[in-house]
Amino acid sequence: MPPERVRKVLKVKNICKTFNPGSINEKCALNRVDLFLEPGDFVTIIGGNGAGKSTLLNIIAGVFPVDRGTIVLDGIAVNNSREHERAKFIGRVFQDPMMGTAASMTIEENLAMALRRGKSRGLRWGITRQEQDFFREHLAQLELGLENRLKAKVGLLSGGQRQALTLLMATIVSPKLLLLDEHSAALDPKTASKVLELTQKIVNGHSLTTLMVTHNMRDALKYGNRTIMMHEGQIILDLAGREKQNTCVEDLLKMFERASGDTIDNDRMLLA
Ligand SMILES: Nc1ncnc2c1ncn2[C@@H]1O[C@H](COP(=O)(O)OP(=O)(O)OP(=O)(O)O)[C@@H](O)[C@H]1O
Repeated sequence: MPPERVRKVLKVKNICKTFNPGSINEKCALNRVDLFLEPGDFVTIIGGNGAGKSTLLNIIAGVFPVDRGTIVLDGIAVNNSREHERAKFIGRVFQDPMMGTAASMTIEENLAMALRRGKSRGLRWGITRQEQDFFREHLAQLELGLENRLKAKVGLLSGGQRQALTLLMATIVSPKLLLLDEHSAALDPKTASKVLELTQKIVNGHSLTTLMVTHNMRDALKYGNRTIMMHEGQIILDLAGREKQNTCVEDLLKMFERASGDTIDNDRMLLA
């Protein structure tokens, strides 16, 4: 199939977003950004502080309206749909392990909420035996022993366990698009790498179309089939397939300097 005929899960076209326009704090966070994702694309996003990475995810999720441009999700223009409407189709995991789960609820209640996202049947109907078996099966894949702790309050879990659970909740009903915003950045290195391995297993296992922001260049190259680099609100590099596989961190740094005319002033981005 010629490339232009391949169905796109996400089409972000000519997007502009300026915060606080006309004020002293005016900031152009996204400047004519185009991004097209095919089904199953796992795209890592890298860039220095303030490059526009989170803003890109936020405008896709509907947190802020855009000033210009269009966002089409699975063939449907979503510019005018609100964040909660888009949440029926978009799974999100944030940096903070405290977000995305309800601490005072049990593991099974959190998963039941995720399973019923966008449906009218709430928790008041209780959780069936069948659902519990389904949850145990999915939790076992995390290899954290959580399948034996369905009745444990989520507030008792460690940051890594909580982030793994959030990941499971975001994907238990396959979303059309999964957005991961530095979801392993707040964890210790060993736990972070476990969460990233899990991410890869879940994303590949369900062929989920995914955008993952990371500050770690090595992780950006290791995971996914495509890496984009942002700088001052624009996508300045887009590596895919063999080109990505053959790129190392040093190459990426040189590419960044060539494309941006800038040097990297961000230590976190160099973490590898
Ligand atoms: N809600 C907001 N109101 C005002 N300015 C904002 C808002 N969100 C982001 N910005 C600004 O837009 C620019 C891009 O921010 P963004 O958070 O997208 O960058 P980022 O690439 O995710 O950076 P970081 O890696 O530091 O998280 C920054 O200058 C930021 O201060």
